[in-house]
Amino acid sequence: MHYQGVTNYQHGTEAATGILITNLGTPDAPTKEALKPYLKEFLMDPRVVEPPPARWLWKLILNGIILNTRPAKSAEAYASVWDSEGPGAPLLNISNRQINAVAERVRPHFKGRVEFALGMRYGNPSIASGLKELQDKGCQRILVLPLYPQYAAATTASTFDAVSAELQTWRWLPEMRFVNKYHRHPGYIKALANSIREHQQQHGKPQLLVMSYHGVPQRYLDNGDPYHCECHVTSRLVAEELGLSKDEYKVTFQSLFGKEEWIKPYTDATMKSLPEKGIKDIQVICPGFSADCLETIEEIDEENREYFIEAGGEKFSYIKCLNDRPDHADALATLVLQHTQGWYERDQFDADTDSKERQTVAANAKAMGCPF
Ligand SMILES: C=CC1=C(C)c2cc3[nH]c(cc4nc(cc5[nH]c(cc1n2)c(C)c5CCC(=O)O)C(CCC(=O)O)=C4C)c(C)c3C=C
Ligand SMILES: [Fe+2]
Ligand SMILES: [Fe+2]
Repeated sequence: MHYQGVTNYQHGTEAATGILITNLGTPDAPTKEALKPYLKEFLMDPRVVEPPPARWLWKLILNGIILNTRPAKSAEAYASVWDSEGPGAPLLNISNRQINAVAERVRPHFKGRVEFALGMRYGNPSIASGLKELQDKGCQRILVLPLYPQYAAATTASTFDAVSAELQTWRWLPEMRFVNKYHRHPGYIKALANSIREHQQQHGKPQLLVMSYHGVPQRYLDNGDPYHCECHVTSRLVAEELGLSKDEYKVTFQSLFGKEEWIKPYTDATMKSLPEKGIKDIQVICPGFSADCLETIEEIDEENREYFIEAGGEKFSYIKCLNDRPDHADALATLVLQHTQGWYERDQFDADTDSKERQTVAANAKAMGCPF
């Protein structure tokens, strides 16, 4: 193994802090050619499709069936949302705006240098490229913030896997921190409640507020994944913040994949059954998605809207994700500052960042036989 070292290092350079903001990722283009490698990377991740009894069988099914049919279907869905949030994939555009908004808020609190990078778990820019970008900028401390408010092995742990896989190739490891979840963070809950209140000032109050989260297989919950409970905690806290009673909101799970049972109730089945129960005016929010993407814009606002209306529903409105709302950026900036405690105020005391000490080290380095 040849470990990658920091060969462009220069003594005397200030050590910076890096913030790697990550999300799931998106294909490079809304075409079946671009969808194939993206879906392959996604569906070969053992955290996403946890090994069924035989892995060779999954490979066969994936390469032989799924990757020959799904790319074209998914590409069509992506094409319908492409450019809806600026030129390109919505998730990528919004992620870039989120990073700028968070950086603007975090920077003034840092005495030393702080750098930001984006890393997508699948597709580009990758987590490896984001980490390298921070390393190139001299970051000796890195905080990883996956924009998944609720922890799931399929998302959060998979991000950790990708980070550690990259770091296993590095010689000089940075000091690392990792945000595990923020499903009950007061800033996040308040931003969700604000966005619902603002929506209702414009559109009125519905009979029911549906909070739809991405699902996971029931098997993962049975095996001890906390995701399901954290979705319910977020929903309860948002309802408390809004003063909603239990029958004024409902938690559902969307985006099923494959044939096995996923956590329930399903969003699509709920949409099809609400009207016959007399509930014909609903609002839907997706609190588990920090940015609008295919699964919200196309699946909720298009597909599930249609299910609801076709079943006799009268009023359906979709409440956008928190995206780059100022209160969301405030919440994420607070989260970053909470998780970088001892880092942002520390340059006064740290030999690596104290400017006088750095000059002394740089002046002595050559004499001591250091190539840097
Ligand atoms: C927010 C949390 C998410 C969890 C938990 C999650 C689990 C999960 N997802 C799949 C399969 C697919 N998901 C796809 C898209 C997608 N998933 C999330 C988030 C979570 N997934 C997002 C934000 C997106 C949208 C990305 C975008 O580009 O906009 C897709 C690809 C799209 C498609 O072809 O339909 C698949 C496939 C599984 C199997 C899983 C849990 C085990
Ligand atoms: Fe997903
Ligand atoms: Fe639970």
